[in-house]
Amino acid sequence: MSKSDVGGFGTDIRGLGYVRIQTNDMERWRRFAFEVLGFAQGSGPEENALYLRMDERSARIVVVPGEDDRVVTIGWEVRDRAALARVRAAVEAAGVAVKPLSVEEADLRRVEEVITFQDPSGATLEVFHGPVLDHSPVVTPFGAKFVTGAQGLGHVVLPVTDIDGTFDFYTEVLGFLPRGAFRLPAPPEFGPVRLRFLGVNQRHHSLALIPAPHGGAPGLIHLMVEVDTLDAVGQALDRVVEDGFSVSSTLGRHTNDKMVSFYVRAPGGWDIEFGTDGLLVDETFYTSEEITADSYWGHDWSGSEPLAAM
Ligand SMILES: Cc1ccc(O)c(O)c1CC[C@@H]1C(=O)CC[C@]2(C)C(=O)CC[C@@H]12
Ligand SMILES: [Fe+2]
Repeated sequence: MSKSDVGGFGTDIRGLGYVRIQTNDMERWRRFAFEVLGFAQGSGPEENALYLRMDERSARIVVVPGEDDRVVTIGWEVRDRAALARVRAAVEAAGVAVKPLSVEEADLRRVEEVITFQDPSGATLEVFHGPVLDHSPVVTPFGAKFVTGAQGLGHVVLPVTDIDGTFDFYTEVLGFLPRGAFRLPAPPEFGPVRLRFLGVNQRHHSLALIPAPHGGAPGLIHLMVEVDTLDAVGQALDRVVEDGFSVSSTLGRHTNDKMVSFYVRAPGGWDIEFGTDGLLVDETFYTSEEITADSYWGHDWSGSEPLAAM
């Protein structure tokens, strides 16, 4: 265990720090982010980018224009420079090439220092320390407050072709903690097919891996963000329906992280999960369990359009 392991989580990664997304429909994304979901307008150096603000960071989600719709990079936060050096050494020792980004590139991301590499499924990861804060008030258009802080900005669910190799990389190299699984319905000849959850802080999962036939665009199944009240979730769902965005899953409560959430199709063929009331894991007493239903109630996926990743 590293000396910065104050929380006893056994990993240098502290949370999901930022996500960068590319879209070919910036106007629809602008409307989705600010008029429907209710993110605050953030700021940043790229003129054409959308900066979605959730807290005292200038942006947690950055949306940039591009040819197709996909996730560009997933940013994982560490405590400090020493922790970043340890992560770099571990990744290199695993035989994965690490590229330190320049001071200019770190500035663009509003962080002090950042490295990049690919996970075994080909997702581009960045690990950084020293995010620059924006102390101006966080003014969300409908008054929602996002739950971030020590839990990071939420969770990402990635489609992976080699789930065992990818899971081993996140747990053994990056130090993510297994936080249980969900066995997906599959024909017996496939053997057990499991969706796996991984955590790095008190949020039940910051990452989940879903076995998918192929990787590629958009490289993301869903991104979960959490607000502090059920009313904020319900009001967001009302706006989603009113504005004609596609509800992928109705409201429901998950059995593992106890989150009450709905899923909405983002421009680009993946989902935003919008939830509240997530469990705070106490790692002292936690053991990794397998759930046999995704939800206690709700979460009807029957109206979902096919995921681009599947
Ligand atoms: C089971 C579960 C617990 C907590 C979560 O945050 C969460 O996203 C999920 C996954 C929900 C859902 C599922 O269980 C079956 C396979 C699904 C439909 C997907 O392909 C994406 C979401 C998945
Ligand atoms: Fe989720």
